[in-house]
Amino acid sequence: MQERVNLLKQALQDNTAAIGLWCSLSSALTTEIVAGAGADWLLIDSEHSPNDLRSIVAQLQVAAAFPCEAAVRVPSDDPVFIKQVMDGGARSLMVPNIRTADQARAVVAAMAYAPGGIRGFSVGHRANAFGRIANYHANARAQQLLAVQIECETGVANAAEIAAVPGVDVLFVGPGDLSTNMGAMGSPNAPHVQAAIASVLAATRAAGKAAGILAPQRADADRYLADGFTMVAVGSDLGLLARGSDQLVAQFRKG
Ligand SMILES: O=C(O)C(=O)C[C@H](O)[C@@H](O)CO
Repeated sequence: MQERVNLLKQALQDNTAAIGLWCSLSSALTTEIVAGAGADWLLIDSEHSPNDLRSIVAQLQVAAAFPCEAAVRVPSDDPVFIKQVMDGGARSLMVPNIRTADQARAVVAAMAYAPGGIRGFSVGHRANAFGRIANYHANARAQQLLAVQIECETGVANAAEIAAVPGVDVLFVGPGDLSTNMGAMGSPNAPHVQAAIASVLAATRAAGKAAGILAPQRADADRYLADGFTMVAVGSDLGLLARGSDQLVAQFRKG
């Protein structure tokens, strides 16, 4: 048995835009609905959503039926949780608020087996189809993708060094945190935040890596894609349900 090709990684290496959807509702049912929408990737969020290891694995299981790469955002750079999520079958990870190249190198090491990494070895787990994927441990790196989030001024200043770290595939801007940390809470379109975002994009592209961002407003997403961001999240299950239910009820409250 062969490991599935990581189509998100392949698209980004080919400089092809990959559209994604954020899954915040922590439900296998809603993630199954999102996975069937035809997006290139989805993100199971365990930084700001009430997910635990079991709910993450349940969502990875339902997403596996679709040609949509299911990435997991871990809550922090903790190597223990990274190991558990990877054993559970996640091979595309997003890690919040990476500030330095050393921190990025530590995350890369957490994802890799020795030599070169520190990921604990287990013979059989969901990631290797319970021992059915031949040579999984030797080849695991090939299908892994690491997106590190740039969410503060230190990360922006170090973007070129972070992008140069082998094993880092994507610098993914967190516009909410970045704008907040730059004194413009909730306003990522503030000129000084946009300048920071543009500098992250330039540093990332110069290193030959992919740049990503969350852009739930259509105009923002279109602009970022035109600028050269290729891993772009264009909405979330939570946002779709909240705005959709608001609009539906509002139709019946008018006049
Ligand atoms: O800083 C950001 O923006 C992000 O990283 C995304 C947020 O965590 C959030 O909007 C996801 O629901």
